[in-house]
Amino acid sequence: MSVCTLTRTRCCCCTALECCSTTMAAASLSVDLDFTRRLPKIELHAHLTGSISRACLHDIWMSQKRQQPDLAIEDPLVAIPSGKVDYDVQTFFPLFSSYIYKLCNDVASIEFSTTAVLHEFQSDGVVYLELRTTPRAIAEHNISKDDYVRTVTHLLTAHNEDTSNTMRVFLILSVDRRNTLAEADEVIDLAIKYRSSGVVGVDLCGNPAKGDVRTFTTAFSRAKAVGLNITVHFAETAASATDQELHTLLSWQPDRLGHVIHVKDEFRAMIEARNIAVELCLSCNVHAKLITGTYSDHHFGMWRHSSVPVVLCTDDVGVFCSPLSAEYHLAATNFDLDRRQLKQLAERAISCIFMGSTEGGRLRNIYSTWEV
Ligand SMILES: CNc1ncnc2c1ncn2[C@@H]1O[C@H](COP(=O)(O)O)[C@@H](O)[C@H]1O
Repeated sequence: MSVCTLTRTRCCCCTALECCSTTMAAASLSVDLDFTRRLPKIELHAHLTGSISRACLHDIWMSQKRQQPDLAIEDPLVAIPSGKVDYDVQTFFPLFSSYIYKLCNDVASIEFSTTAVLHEFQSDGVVYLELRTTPRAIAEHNISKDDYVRTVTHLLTAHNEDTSNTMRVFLILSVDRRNTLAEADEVIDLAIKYRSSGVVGVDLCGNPAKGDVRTFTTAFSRAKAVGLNITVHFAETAASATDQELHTLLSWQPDRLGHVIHVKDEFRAMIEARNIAVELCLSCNVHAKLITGTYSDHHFGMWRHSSVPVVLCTDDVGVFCSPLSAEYHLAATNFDLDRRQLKQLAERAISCIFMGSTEGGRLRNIYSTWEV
């Protein structure tokens, strides 16, 4: 093994200079959207309902309108105008509770939208997806939370069993901050029940202005005790970043943290000491004004120099309209990353997946043969 004088990196696969010059030539090629689409990507923080495109919501609306001409729900293309992405904490959460959940409220619309979401992630070059969703009971259609989870897991299993698909997908069940402890326990029970059908972990999400996370400590402790993986929305707003809240969330021993915006040095140090992976969502944080400033001010710039794995994610591509390939492109242009660095960023996410060794092996194979 020798040290290349150009990059001062070690080459382990061939004659030092040749290897480095090839790598450098590839790295110096510009990063464009064609490259970031082709790049195999791992998506670990995507909310199912937030990932439904406007076009898909419109198709659902059209189909419902045909069946019920007096349908009292506005056309999604009017309710969520094309190009509108400036949803902030006040307007974002009601979009689901007051609108999208009313539209996607039967088995047909859940199946149609979930299938479309899987197709869109795969078409964008995602090779491994952990989709998350909050179990939802829909009384008017006689759908229980169990029915909802079963419906989604069936679709995911069918997707994974189709060998023509290049992406594998697994499910994380979300507890909403507005839930009671009994409701959170129900989510954990469902995660346990559907583990053999592809549920790999549990999440805490929802409006960061609501709820007291201490309510859920016993539920998440139970999830941990049975070996479910845990990811939580962490310090998304100043209100959800009190010392008490962050200590409570860390006491659940989460495997990954989402957003991680308002963290003091003390918490940064704890996250690094425990090597907890961070799921960062550039466009969501900029459009929703969860950060001050723009892309180049995003805390990705800080975390990427830390020791913890950093995973770029979309959060809600249906709302913020930036697919994962666009997020990689934004990272490249705002933080001056070349092709080789983007590949390393994408590949590092393998160490953070909840599905474990079989998938890890498949993903390592994909990256080992993929040339920048
Ligand atoms: C801005 N970032 C975010 N922060 C917190 N929670 C979020 C979120 N984005 C989405 N959700 C949560 O995911 C639900 C929609 O998907 P599912 O119905 O679960 O598939 C939203 O109602 C919200 O609770």
